[in-house]
Amino acid sequence: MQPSEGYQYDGGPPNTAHGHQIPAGSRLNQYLANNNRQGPSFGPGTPINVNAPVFVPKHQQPQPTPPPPPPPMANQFAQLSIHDVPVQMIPFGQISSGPPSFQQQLPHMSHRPPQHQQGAPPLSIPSIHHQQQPYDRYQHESRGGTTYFYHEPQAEGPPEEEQYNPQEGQDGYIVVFISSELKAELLNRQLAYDTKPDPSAYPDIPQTVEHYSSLVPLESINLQNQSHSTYKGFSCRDGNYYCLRRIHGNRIQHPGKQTHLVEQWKKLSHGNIVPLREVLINCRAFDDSSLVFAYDYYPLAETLMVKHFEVKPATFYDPNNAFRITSPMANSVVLHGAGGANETLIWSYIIQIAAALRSIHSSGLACRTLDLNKVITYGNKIMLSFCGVQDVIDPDSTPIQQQQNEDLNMFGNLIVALATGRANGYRKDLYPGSKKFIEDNFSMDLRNVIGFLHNNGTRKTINEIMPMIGGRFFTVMESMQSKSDLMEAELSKELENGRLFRLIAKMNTVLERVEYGADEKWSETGDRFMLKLFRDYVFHQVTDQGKAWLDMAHIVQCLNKLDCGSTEKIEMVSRCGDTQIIIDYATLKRCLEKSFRELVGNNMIHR
Ligand SMILES: Nc1ncnc2c1ncn2[C@@H]1O[C@H](COP(=O)(O)OP(=O)(O)OP(=O)(O)O)[C@@H](O)[C@H]1O
Repeated sequence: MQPSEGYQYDGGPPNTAHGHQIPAGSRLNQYLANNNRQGPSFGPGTPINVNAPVFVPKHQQPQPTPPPPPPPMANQFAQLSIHDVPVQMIPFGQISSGPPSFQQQLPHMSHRPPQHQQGAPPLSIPSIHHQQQPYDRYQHESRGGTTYFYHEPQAEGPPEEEQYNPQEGQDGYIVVFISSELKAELLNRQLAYDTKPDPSAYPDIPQTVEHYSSLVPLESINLQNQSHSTYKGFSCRDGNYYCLRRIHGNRIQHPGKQTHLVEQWKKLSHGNIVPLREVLINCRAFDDSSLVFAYDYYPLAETLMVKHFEVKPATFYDPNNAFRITSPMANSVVLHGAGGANETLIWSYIIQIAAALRSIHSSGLACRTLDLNKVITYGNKIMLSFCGVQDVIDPDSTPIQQQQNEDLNMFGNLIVALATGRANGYRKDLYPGSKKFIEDNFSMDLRNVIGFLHNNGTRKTINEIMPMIGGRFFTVMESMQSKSDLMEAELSKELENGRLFRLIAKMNTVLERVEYGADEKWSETGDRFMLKLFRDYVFHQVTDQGKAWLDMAHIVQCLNKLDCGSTEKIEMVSRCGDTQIIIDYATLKRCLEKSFRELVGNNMIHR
């Protein structure tokens, strides 16, 4: 028995059928003998709590009575957790048939650290089962310094109905992966980012516009009859996508005079305003002299017009190849009548648009175009789009206060349109009918807001609608806060995935490298040997019937413990079954770090 850095060979109970000895000349023995570093050790007198199903070589096991046939593998994988470990596990090397393929990916965890575990730091992926019962099925016994846990035979197996159903999110399970709705939304956005243009479908669209390339129209376009068009474009300067708003054939005669507000717009930063990044003047790429405004690109954003008034739900539509992506969240709005929005949603819009206007007005600017086509929805927030265009194409010398008043007027029109479900409900001839409809169907506060915004007789500022919004502000704020918390929670789940992925990547980088095949020091001794056994312990456990024992929870929990360097000990068995090693995760972590450092030290890293 040789002490070493945190792990030690334990020959098991001497003179019993389960005992093992390291062969005197074996490489492991050599390694352990050479490894005289100080560290925690435990000998025959020291009871060790081993949190693991104990491996016992098959040939040394008492022959069990033939078990009933196992349930199908998918069910086993879904249902098994560490609690359900069969009586004895067989070392990898002793099974004749290969393990079945590991096809199932579980979005649920079902593993819980046993109660006897001591000193282990809290795990970042929490435990699932709240029932104590499965643990109580274990018996434990200490022999020769090793605590063996075994399973008390159950009268009956788990009921058939206990099958895994990823959609149900049953009580007692934690969904570890990102929610399906959010995932669909993000994947669709990613698809929208990745859409590539078909040059043959759009021969009039240039391949590049200065440093922007891969232009994809964001709407159905007919370049001959349009005064403006909108594209997604990729900037090779920073690798980001932008929303390019082109004003056709608009030659800037007096750049200084016409573009003097651009810098102010570029500086404006507000969550409800799409940021303007750049303006290209007299751009020749489209065979004319165009004005091109580059804004941040929000994949699958859609205008209020599309969201509430148009039948088509798509936010990206290419009529030539019929490529269409629909945001799954786009249809979740409760429509009022034929179109428009309900009062709750309208208040949410009022608060967000008011916030945007407040920022614009306090910067000494005016929006100047505020209608259903210039407000986009993205997730659950809305943003004013294409700000600044009007100031360049049509500089206005009227006092800014007057321009800002006009913004408020347009804001009122927008609310009327949304409330009545008629995009032009604010028009003079339709207004009396719209007013009556709003009086009959909406609150006094909403009517007051519209009345205030449409009142041209007084000097007014956007701040004055705050008292009319009142407590609704808090409701919207709370809903945004919850959304932000939800996103953070989803993000942290993904962080977990990334962290565990890096760990697995490191392990696989280090283990069984072909180019070091001849170097026994690398592959079969010391740290790498420990890691190899650990890899089998984590991924290649088998049941005593020689079937692969698949439990995602076991895998994730082992990796978590490795990552945080838990002091908990596990028992690992070599594939041929003649070597048992008791080791703690902290030591395994050191083995991994050291091996990886050595590898990196000897090699160039390619990113
Ligand atoms: N920042 C942005 N990121 C992504 N998409 C955007 C952004 N701003 C606007 N869009 C999208 O670009 C399209 C613009 O459409 P379009 O050029 O027809 O302009 P419009 O203002 O909606 O219509 P109109 O021609 O009546 O002015 C809309 O689908 C809108 O959702």
